[in-house]
Amino acid sequence: MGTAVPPFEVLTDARPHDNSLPAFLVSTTRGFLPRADPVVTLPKEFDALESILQRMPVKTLSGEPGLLAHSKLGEEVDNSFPDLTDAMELYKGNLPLMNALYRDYSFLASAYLLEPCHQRFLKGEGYGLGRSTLPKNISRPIARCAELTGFMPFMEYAGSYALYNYRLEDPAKGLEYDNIRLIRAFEHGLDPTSSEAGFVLVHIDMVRNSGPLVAATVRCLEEVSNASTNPDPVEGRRSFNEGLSDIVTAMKKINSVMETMWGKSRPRDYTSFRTFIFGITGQSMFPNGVIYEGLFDNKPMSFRGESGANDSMVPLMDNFLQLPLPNTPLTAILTDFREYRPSNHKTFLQYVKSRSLELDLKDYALGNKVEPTSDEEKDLLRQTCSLWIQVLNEVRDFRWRHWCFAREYILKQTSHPTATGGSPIVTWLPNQLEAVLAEMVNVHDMTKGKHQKGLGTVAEDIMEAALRQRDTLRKEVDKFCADRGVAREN
Ligand code: HEM
Repeated sequence: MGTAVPPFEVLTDARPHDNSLPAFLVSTTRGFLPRADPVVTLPKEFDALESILQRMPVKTLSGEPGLLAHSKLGEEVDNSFPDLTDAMELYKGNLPLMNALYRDYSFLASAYLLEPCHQRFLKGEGYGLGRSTLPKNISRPIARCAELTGFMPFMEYAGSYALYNYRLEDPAKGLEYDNIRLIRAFEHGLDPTSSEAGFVLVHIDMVRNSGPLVAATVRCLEEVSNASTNPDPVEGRRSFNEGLSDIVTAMKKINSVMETMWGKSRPRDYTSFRTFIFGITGQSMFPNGVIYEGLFDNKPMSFRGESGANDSMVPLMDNFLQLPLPNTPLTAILTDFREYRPSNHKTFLQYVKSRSLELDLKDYALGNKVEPTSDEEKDLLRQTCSLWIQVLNEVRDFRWRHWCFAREYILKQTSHPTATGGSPIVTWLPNQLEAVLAEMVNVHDMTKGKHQKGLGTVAEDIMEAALRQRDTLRKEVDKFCADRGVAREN
């Protein structure tokens, strides 16, 4: 007998003023964004941290060149930056503040480790080696606040670089794109019109729309959960279809915001600010890992770098849809990425995966279990199958645009073979995109024959375009593999 999946509470009130709760808890209002806008101002004990971070970016807020422009950060950290770990104990019950400290120390750690690589990159050389030891005035405090907040002691996407790194220029205007600014940056990101700012802010702008996606997913799980006891199965399916339709609408909105990346962050600029968001795992800059001075028995550590791969929206869809992924080393990387996120996001994603399987949600959706008894039920089931393909299509749309980003911002700009998160740049994104396309074909083949009139023009048009896209993708990947001498499966 399998054990029942433990329930998961998705907040309907994000409780923004409760500092005893972690900064990140999934809600139907804020989705995967932190419960409240990130803490910007640090207590006075951390003035030295605030000062070095303000003076750090290549271009500071005033427009003057900062420590990274002159390659002076390492010197200052080594000679005069204090160890503030003990001051953290004064505030450790305030978890959003601990999250802000985690963000800030992870910016300092990455800048310190990768500063030499940035200098070589500017000279047109390869990245060479990064610093291989994190001194104890950074290693101790980052490890402590990472422990208190549940993150890896290295920069992460949600807890640091992207989702905990914005402030509202005018609090009254709220989370409108033009009203958000970065709190921390490496290169030119304090200027909201820069490519570094645009890159991060578009991620935030997309996740700002994740509340309805979370709400609709939870609704669908609930509808299927009630289906077996529902005295009116027709009404149950109608309601399930409404939930699926809400998922499609939410994903369309998120994808349309993703499209704004082209205008907000220029492909040519990406490789220059991304030097600072590389990780340790799989990177030539850290062949022997990084020693966190005084910690982990002084053994070299390895963590993945910041990456949108640690965003929770697409994994939510993968888990809900029970997307089959091939058993390849590339998929193993995807699984590893799913460790790098707020604990509550991890638990929620696991919950959705287990609950979808436990409820046989896909079988219910595609009508694999019970035959419809009335024409009305048949019609609603046909709608479900079409909507299922439409949801898959939004995941395809996201991953296809993503492949286009990788092609234009990375493959055409640099020969460095590994992305910031440590995945191989040519083959990794196509591994998942191919899996989505295969599932679309599979679902279409499985369902279309069951319905006299097929699945309707929306689904048929989607399938036609998807198959064309699969051909294009294969040709492009084959070409990049041949140009770079990379095997297709790794
Ligand atoms: C210029 C824009 C972007 C570039 C160049 C880019 C680059 C990449 C790369 C290279 C990867 C591979 C993983 C790794 O880092 O090792 C990745 C994965 C990923 N990124 Fe992005 N990214 C961009 C924008 C975005 C945006 C706006 C989002 C929105 C949340 C996002 C979400 C993701 C996701 C979900 C994955 C995993 C894909 C999958 O599961 O198939 N990315 N990104």
